[in-house]
Amino acid sequence: MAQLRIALAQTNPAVGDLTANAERLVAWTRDAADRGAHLAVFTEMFLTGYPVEDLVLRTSFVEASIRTLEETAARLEREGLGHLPVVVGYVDRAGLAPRVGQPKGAPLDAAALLHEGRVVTRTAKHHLPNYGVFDEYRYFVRGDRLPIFRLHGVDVAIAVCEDLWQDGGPVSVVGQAGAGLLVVPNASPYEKEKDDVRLELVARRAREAGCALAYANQVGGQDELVFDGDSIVVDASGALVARAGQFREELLVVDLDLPVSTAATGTFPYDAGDGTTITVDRFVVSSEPVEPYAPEPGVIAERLDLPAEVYSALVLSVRDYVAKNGFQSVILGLSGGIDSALVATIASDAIGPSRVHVALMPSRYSSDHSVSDADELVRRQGIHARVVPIADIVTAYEKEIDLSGLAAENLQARVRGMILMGLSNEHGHLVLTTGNKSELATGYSTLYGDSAGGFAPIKDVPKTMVWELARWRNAHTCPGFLLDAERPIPENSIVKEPSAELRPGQRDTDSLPPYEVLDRLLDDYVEKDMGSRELIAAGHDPALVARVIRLVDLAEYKRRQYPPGPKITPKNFGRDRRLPITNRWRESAG
Ligand SMILES: Nc1ncnc2c1ncn2[C@@H]1O[C@H](COP(=O)(O)OP(=O)(O)OC[C@H]2O[C@@H]([n+]3cccc(C(=O)O)c3)[C@H](O)[C@@H]2O)[C@@H](O)[C@H]1O
Ligand SMILES: Nc1ncnc2c1ncn2[C@@H]1O[C@H](COP(=O)(O)OP(=O)(O)OP(=O)(O)O)[C@@H](O)[C@H]1O
Ligand SMILES: NC(=O)CC[C@H](N)C(=O)O
Repeated sequence: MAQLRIALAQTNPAVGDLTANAERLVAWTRDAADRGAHLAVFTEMFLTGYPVEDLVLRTSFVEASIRTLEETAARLEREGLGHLPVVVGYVDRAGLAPRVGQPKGAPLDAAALLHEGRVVTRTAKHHLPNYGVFDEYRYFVRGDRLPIFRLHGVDVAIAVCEDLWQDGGPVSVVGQAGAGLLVVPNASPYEKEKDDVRLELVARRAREAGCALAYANQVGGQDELVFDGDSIVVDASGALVARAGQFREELLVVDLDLPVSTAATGTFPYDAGDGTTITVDRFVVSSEPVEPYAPEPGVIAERLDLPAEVYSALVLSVRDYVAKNGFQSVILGLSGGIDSALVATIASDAIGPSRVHVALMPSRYSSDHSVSDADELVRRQGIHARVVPIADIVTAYEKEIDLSGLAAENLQARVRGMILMGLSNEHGHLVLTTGNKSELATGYSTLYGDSAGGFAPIKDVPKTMVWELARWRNAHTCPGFLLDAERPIPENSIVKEPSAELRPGQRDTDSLPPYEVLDRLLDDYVEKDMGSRELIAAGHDPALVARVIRLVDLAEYKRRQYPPGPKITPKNFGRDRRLPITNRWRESAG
């Protein structure tokens, strides 16, 4: 057996900022070298950020990625770090026949080994995910090579992210070819409880490959995705050796005892077990095992429980959206209700209360408690507040244009939206939109009113979970949250009955079923895609099924115009669920 110290760089790249990502790679490699690592592993497409979407269709972007890779290899050598092999993800292109619109070879979701100033080898993801939020058939062609390099006597193989999630392909070839360690750069987005799925998957694949497995995952927010980190190292039996924290950057350094290999080097084709062939390139970086040293025990970070995990995802997502898009501050309408209270608290935790602005915009129908509950939140959190009464503005509209019923009610929400956008234009705040997933599902929001804004932090959070998160946050905090306040959300905002307050005495339950009932039904219809017969068979009330399905189907146009926000469930409104707006299919008629 031989010892090997590996460092997994669980870091937060910025999509499109290749220079900054390369800079970060050098800094983290220096850290890994200082900690005595023999190999540093970065995440999938780390140099470009992930996902880059249609940027990958531009030749200029692909060329910049390849150039950055090569320059980074040279720079590591210049800075005295060339001795430490680095595995990193980037975008390359295939030397294949060109595809239409891609004159210089189709893009590859690639990973390379850098050592002594050179790009020693390049490989690419074999299995391309093309479901849920992923569209990789649109962007990439599959890789068909598996590098296995001998490092201090140990054979180390490289596969990329989805290659772990599918049977056959690189993992089965690693099993046949007999490597001592499989390293896997990943960009695996968060959804609730996915960490349990990953651990089970990584352990199973290690057993199948018959070797230890080191899984390095990206961390950080990128539009509607948030990456939770959760990098994992298991031994050949699948037993957990080390695990990084969630939602934070971390260099996970692990000492492993791995089998020494004497296999012949060279290029060999293998049956990938999925109807394809993968060519293995076996070569030697160094064959001498390292001098024996005292290993450090593997660190296994404590897991967050469900509300802590979801809340942390929302905080990181808001923090990164604000920072990566160059905002200094945010603004939202604070109504005294629970949705805006939770969004304000997430924002305070993400960027600090001194950068959070709220507008209290009472109308003629606002209850006394809506203002006092909003005031109380402002006092507890120390955020910036201003009061902009809207009654006179609404009256001025009504003088000029005759609106009644719903049209008049919606005017209030629209006036508020206009005020927020005006304050955003004037002061450069990002407008946070406060709708939750239950409202988005049923279309319970006013277009160009409370649905106006730039980023929607809780759009994937069902209303029942909104209350759960508020209660959780009043009782807990986490390292890294920037709000230091006892019970930041007024209890009254949590316990009072939800109301849009667009007309006297209005309650959400006038138009919607109780949220406990609604959310269970929405979960089955939206997330599980059950049809109406299945929903009724699952015990949902037939009349309610018909009514809610109709609401959901008719609100597609509203969701398409809703701002982006973080995905935390297996199926978000956004990339995960794409339905036609113009659509005559009705479940009940089916
Ligand atoms: N297929 C389609 N494609 C494109 N646009 C379409 C469309 N169908 C209607 N539209 C447009 O949408 C308009 C109707 O939508 P919209 O103006 O939003 O109005 P609407 O959906 O009729 O009313 C808003 C609903 O949201 C509730 N609300 C409002 C504010 C806050 C809250 C809360 O508690 O969170 C709830 C309110 O009580 C009401 O039930 C139509 O007048 C039409 O212009
Ligand atoms: N009086 C108000 N002052 C400021 N903003 C308001 C006011 N009323 C509504 N809003 C804004 O419009 C959004 C929609 O709120 P509304 O009260 O209609 O329903 P809600 O979905 O129950 O939200 P909340 O729980 O935040 O009240 C609020 O989250 C808030 O951002
Ligand atoms: N980037 C990828 O290939 C990610 C796909 C994978 N199934 C995941 O969610 O982790």
